Amino acid sequence: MPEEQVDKQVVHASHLNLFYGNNQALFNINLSFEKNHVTALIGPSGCGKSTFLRCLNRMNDLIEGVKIEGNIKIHNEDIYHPQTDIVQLRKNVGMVFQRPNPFPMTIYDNIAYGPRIHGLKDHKKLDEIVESSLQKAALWNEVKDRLHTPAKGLSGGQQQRLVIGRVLAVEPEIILMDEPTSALDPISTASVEELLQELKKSYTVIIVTHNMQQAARSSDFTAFFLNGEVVEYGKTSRLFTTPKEKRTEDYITGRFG
Ligand SMILES: Nc1ncnc2c1ncn2[C@@H]1O[C@H](COP(=O)(O)OP(=O)(O)OP(=O)(O)O)[C@@H](O)[C@H]1O
Repeated sequence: MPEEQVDKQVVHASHLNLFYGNNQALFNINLSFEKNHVTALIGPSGCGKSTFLRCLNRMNDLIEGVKIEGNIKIHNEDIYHPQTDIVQLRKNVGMVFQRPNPFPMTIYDNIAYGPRIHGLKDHKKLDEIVESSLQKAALWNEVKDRLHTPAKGLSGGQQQRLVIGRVLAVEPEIILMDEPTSALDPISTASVEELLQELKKSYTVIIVTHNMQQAARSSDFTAFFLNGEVVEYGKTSRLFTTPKEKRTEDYITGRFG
């Protein structure tokens, strides 16, 4: 077994190329992601990290002119197969964005939104889901007395944990995070990083970050992207201490990017 492979891999990208019209943004990406671990995607601006992340739940389908070659499998199922149920895929592969984006409704309704969309009407069940999702997102104690107040009244850090709770409410298996703390202050950032360590016990987490300390602190594996390619992938502890590639070393020591 290769050094880097320690557990069950749930997501496999093979020979993935992506084009925006005539511009190729991803070049032959081959990456697999370990269940119940955090993997960080790092690299300079514009190198394709977000584009790649969006491939994993087919968010790029929404962008006109995108062409994808190669394949992505989750549990051996090709997610680009014509018969893939995209609603189901996005339920299984949740996404958290850079700016917290709670819906303009109450805290309770933000969490209940997904389960309701999927047909759940039972009030008692919804109450349970709201509580357990907010517990898992480490927000319950802060909001349990004001569940029926607007979500927009929460601080930025609380809003981001609310959004994470909203993702958890539909019971995903994989959580994608695109720079989830870049709009947050250091204390809120620390609480989201702490939460990552809890989340990975139950979920597979893939996070794009510009913050090298965050990748080093919070992830088990790291993939270094440059100009649409993966230059190096490996255990975070190894990649940050003894990178195999000169370009990785230059990036993590701040020589470029
Ligand atoms: N919707 C789009 N249409 C056309 N080109 C795009 C689109 N989104 C991204 N690109 C291009 O694809 C390349 C990769 O961009 P991407 O946003 O994936 O990089 P990134 O590494 O996530 O950057 P950042 O760290 O700044 O978010 C860039 O050249 C970008 O201009």
